[in-house]
Amino acid sequence: MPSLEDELFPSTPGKFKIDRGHRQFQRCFASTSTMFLWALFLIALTASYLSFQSFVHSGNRYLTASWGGIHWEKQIRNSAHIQRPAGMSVLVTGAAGFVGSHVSLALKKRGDGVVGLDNFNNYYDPSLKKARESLLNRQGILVVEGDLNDAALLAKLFDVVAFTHVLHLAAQAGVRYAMENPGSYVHSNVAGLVSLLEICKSADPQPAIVWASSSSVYGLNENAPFSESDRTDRPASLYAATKKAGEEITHTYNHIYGLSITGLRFFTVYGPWGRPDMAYFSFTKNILQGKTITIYRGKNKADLARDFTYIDDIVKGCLGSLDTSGESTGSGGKKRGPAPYRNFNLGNTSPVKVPTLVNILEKHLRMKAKRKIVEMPGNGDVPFTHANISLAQREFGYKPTTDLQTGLKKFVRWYLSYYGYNPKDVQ
Ligand SMILES: O=C(O)[C@H]1O[C@H](OP(=O)(O)OP(=O)(O)OC[C@H]2O[C@@H](n3ccc(=O)[nH]c3=O)[C@H](O)[C@@H]2O)[C@H](O)[C@@H](O)[C@@H]1O
Repeated sequence: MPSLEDELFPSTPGKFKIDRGHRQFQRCFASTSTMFLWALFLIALTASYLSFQSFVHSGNRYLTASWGGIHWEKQIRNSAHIQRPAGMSVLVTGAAGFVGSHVSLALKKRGDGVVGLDNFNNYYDPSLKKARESLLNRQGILVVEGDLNDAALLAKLFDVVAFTHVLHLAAQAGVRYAMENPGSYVHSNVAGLVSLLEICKSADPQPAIVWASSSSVYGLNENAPFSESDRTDRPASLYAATKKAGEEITHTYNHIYGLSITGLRFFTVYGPWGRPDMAYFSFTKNILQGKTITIYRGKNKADLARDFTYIDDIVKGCLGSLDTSGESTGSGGKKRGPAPYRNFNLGNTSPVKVPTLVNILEKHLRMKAKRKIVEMPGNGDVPFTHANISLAQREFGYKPTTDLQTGLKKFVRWYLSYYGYNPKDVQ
C-alpha cells in the first residue's frame, strides 16, 4: 500500500492499478488525512509563534526592567532593615520628592527601615530628584525607580519585604498645572493610588498607610480656620478633585479590606530641597535673575494668602502619624475587623499674604523684586488657606515651630549654596 506521502506526491504517476470504488475511497481518505496534517501543521505553527511572542515579551521585561534579581533583592532588604526596637519598615513612595526625601532621612536616622520608590518624572528638573536620591543613598536608603502603576514591581517589593507601613507621597502635585496636563493627575493620584492600595490590601500582613492629601480639598470653603469636619465637596481645581477622590478611595479600602488609613492635608509646604514649581522657589530664582515675578491678586484687589508650613514641621507630622497609625486588620484581601481611618490638617496656623512672602524673600536675598500684580486667573487657585491643627495636636502632639521668616531664611541659604551662588554677593 502506498504511503500517504506517495499518495500526495506520487513519484511515478499511474504506478498503481486500483479499481474506481477503491480509488474514490482512497481519494477521500487522502484528502481527510491531508486536511488533518495541515491542521496539525497550522496548530504547531501558531503554538510556536505564541511561545516566541511570550519569550520576546518576558525577555524584554528582563532586559529593560531596572529591578529584579538576587542582588537587587538583597539591596532592598538591607535598605528595609530595622535598627531599633519596635521600629518600622516603611515603603516611601515619592522618596526622591521634596517631602519624601526629608521624611525618609528622618525615619532612617531614628532606626527605621526605609525603601523608596520614585518614577523620577520630568514635571520639574529630575536632576534635583537625583540629587535628593544621592543624599538618601549615602544614608543607606535605596530608591527604586518605578511607577505606582507597575503592579508587578509593587508586588515584588512586598514579596521581598513585609512592610509595616507605607508612606505614600508620590503624586502629581501643583494646582495650576492640572489645566495643562489633566491626564497626569488621573494617572498618579487616582490610578496610581488604586494600584498601590490593591497591593497593600492583598499583602499579608497588610501595612498601615499614611498618605499625602492636600489643603486644596477645602476648595471654596469659607470657614476659617479650616477644620477636618468642614465641607470638602467643592474643589476648585482638578488637582484638588483628585486629592479629594483619594480620600474617598482610601475610605473604601479601609471599609472593605481593613486597611489602616491616615490622610494628611498638607498646607503649602516649603523649605530647603523644595519644589521648583512652587511660588516661593520660582520667585527666588526670578528675583536673583532680575526677572519680573507675577503676583496674583483676588477679587476686590484682595491679596491671596497661604498657611505656609515649614518642611521640618511637616516631617514631625508625618512621623507622628506613622507612630499612631494603628494596625491594618485584614490580610490577604480579607478584612478581620475595623481599622483606623483618619484625616489631619498639617499646617502652620498663621496665613501670610503672598506680597509679604515676597518682602521676606527680598530681605533675605537683599534684592528688590520686579513685581507685576495681576488678577487671579480662573486656574484653580483659592483666595486663602488657614489650618486648624487641633486634631493633629491632640492625636500626636503636632506643633509647628517655624515661622515664615525663619523658614525662608533657611530656604534661601540652601538655594544659594545648591545653585552655586556666593551668598556674600547676594546677602
Ligand atoms: O497646600 C496645598 O495643598 C498645596 O500647596 C501648594 O499649592 P499652592 O498653595 O498653590 O502653592 P504655590 O504654587 O506655591 O502658590 C502659593 C501662592 O502664590 C500664588 N502665586 C503662585 C505663582 C505665581 O506665579 N504667582 C503667585 O502669586 C498662588 O496664587 C498662591 O496663592 C502645592 O503646590 C500643592 O501641591 C499643595 O497641595
